[in-house]
Amino acid sequence: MSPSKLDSTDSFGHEEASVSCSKPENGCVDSLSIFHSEKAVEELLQQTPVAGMDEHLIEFSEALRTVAKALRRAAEGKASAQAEAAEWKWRYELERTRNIQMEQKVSGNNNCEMLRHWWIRSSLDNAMDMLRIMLPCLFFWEVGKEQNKRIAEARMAEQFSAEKNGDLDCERVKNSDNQSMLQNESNEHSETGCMKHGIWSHEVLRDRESDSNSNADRNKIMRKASFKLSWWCNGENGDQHKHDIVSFERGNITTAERSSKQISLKWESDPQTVLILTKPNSVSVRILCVQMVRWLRERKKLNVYVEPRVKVELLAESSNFSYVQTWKDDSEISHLHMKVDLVITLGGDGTVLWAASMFKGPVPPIVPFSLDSEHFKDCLDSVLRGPISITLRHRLLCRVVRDAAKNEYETEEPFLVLNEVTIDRGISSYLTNLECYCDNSFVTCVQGDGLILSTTSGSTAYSLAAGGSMVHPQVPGILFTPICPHSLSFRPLILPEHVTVRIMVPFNSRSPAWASFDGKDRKLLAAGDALLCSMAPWPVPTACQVDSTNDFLRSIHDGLHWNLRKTQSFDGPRDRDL
Ligand SMILES: NC(=O)c1ccc[n+]([C@@H]2O[C@H](COP(=O)([O-])OP(=O)(O)OC[C@H]3O[C@@H](n4cnc5c(N)ncnc54)[C@H](O)[C@@H]3O)[C@@H](O)[C@H]2O)c1
Ligand SMILES: Nc1ncnc2c1ncn2[C@@H]1O[C@H](COP(=O)(O)OP(=O)(O)OP(=O)(O)O)[C@@H](O)[C@H]1O
Repeated sequence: MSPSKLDSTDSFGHEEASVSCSKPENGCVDSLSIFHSEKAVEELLQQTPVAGMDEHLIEFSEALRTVAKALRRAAEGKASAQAEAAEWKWRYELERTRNIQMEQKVSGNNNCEMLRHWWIRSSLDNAMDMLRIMLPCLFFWEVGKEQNKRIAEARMAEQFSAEKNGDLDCERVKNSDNQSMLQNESNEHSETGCMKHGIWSHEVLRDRESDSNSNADRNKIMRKASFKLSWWCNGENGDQHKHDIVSFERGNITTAERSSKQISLKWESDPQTVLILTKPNSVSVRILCVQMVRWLRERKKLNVYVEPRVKVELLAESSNFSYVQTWKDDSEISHLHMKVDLVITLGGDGTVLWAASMFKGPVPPIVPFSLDSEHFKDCLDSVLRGPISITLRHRLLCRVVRDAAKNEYETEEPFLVLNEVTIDRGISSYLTNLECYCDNSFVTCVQGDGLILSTTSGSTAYSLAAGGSMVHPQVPGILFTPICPHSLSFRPLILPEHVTVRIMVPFNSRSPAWASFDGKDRKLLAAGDALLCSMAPWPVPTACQVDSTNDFLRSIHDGLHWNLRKTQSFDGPRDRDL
């Protein structure tokens, strides 16, 4: 029988049996053969072998479903066991950290030391046992043996409670150990464990926890949800970038340090080379410079560097100054930080800014001298002897990114500013239109004369004049201060130190903007251009007269006459008269 094909119905259900059949060798259509073909197909469909095959297939697919179900259950068991193992591992690490901390705190006491070592070792053993128990658990869960799982859980619970008892025992040992310490502090702590001023002390919190032997208290400790604090900088999430000021102890968050403390500089070897930078065109500065160079060389036997302009001035004064060193070009300036131990500035704030701008990377300690410095010898003596208090003044790293060269990030030299970067309207009479982003979050659109991104050191300069707050120079942060904003609600902001601020001139801006860096080096920002600003890794260490706080307060009182007001007279109405 020759093969034939039966066409199906159309979309309206009308039968349209277009029949194509094989042609017999003589070329005529054989209607009888069509009939036979249909019959053959029908017969084929009714044949028992096909029905039999279907049954096999159903059986096979059911078997497959059972296998898949078993596999899924095993995978779920495994995942849950793994999660629990991770939880145990984490608890174990937490215990270990606590043990190490405890060990450090009571290292003076030998008896307790031995007990503690024993306890630490047994805790570690317990933890290892727990892990050992976890492995069979994994296996049991995988094969779905419910009974074995329950046994394993019971063993773990037993182990945990044993470990917990060990913990409390040790806490009790530690508690007795700490008794004398607490007694010493008894003047400060009241019966309820409060400090004199009602603030809980760290020790009291810990001792109260360990003191609580009642079941209720113990349960309270057990029930407290545990958590972990970790964070990182600029996309790094490795442990090495974790901040170290927040500690986690039994669910309590405590901070040890919040910003840099007063920093002290102690020379480990004697300073050899000094760079003196001076304000130009000042007679008093020139006189002071001559005296200082002579004293540093003749009395202190130091190498002295000055700017080429100053060397010319010194040589004009006397040919004896030929020992003074200088540089010929910018490439030599870039190596100065490797030669110079100390920078002395003779001038005002502008001269310190000038000094900082010479160092595009690390900056040696700067000793700023004002012009009225009669006692420079005493002062320099104590600086050269050390130790000295210094303020680490943070700088901002600013990059201009051109729209035309979006993908060439490094095309323009970055700027380091000690005070601020200002983006303003320049000579244009139109409002600036600046789109501001902080780490890719939209901040606002500045419409006004411009915007100042300032360091905290620069907070007393241009930013202050524009309405920004005065901030202690050791507070890390970026001040975001608008200049004459055309909006009554635009208040200045202070952003955290770790952010990157992006200021963009939008394409619909009527005019370009201008960026200036510490009041110098103006750069045009055309539509589409942006300025990126973040905290620089190289601060400017400046020597303090007393310490950073005293110097800051003195500078705002003396330099800016902050809150200067005639003292109210004593006579007049009093509270008791009311
Ligand atoms: N309207 C303003 O207040 C205004 C305008 C432009 C520039 N400035 C500031 O001037 C700085 C450049 O200083 P310069 O000496 O090269 O220029 P400059 O010679 O024009 O002096 C500017 C003044 O700002 C003072 N100053 C600079 N930095 C300071 C600081 N951190 N704290 C307190 N006062 C400070 C200086 O002592 C000087 O009196 C810029 O970084 C900017 O902060 C301020
Ligand atoms: N070594 C230098 N070379 C070139 N320019 C300098 C140098 N030192 C300072 N300047 C510039 O001289 C200007 C004035 O400097 P500075 O602020 O120290 O003096 P001042 O205005 O008398 O001080 P202040 O206003 O703080 O009392 C600033 O613009 C600064 O950039």
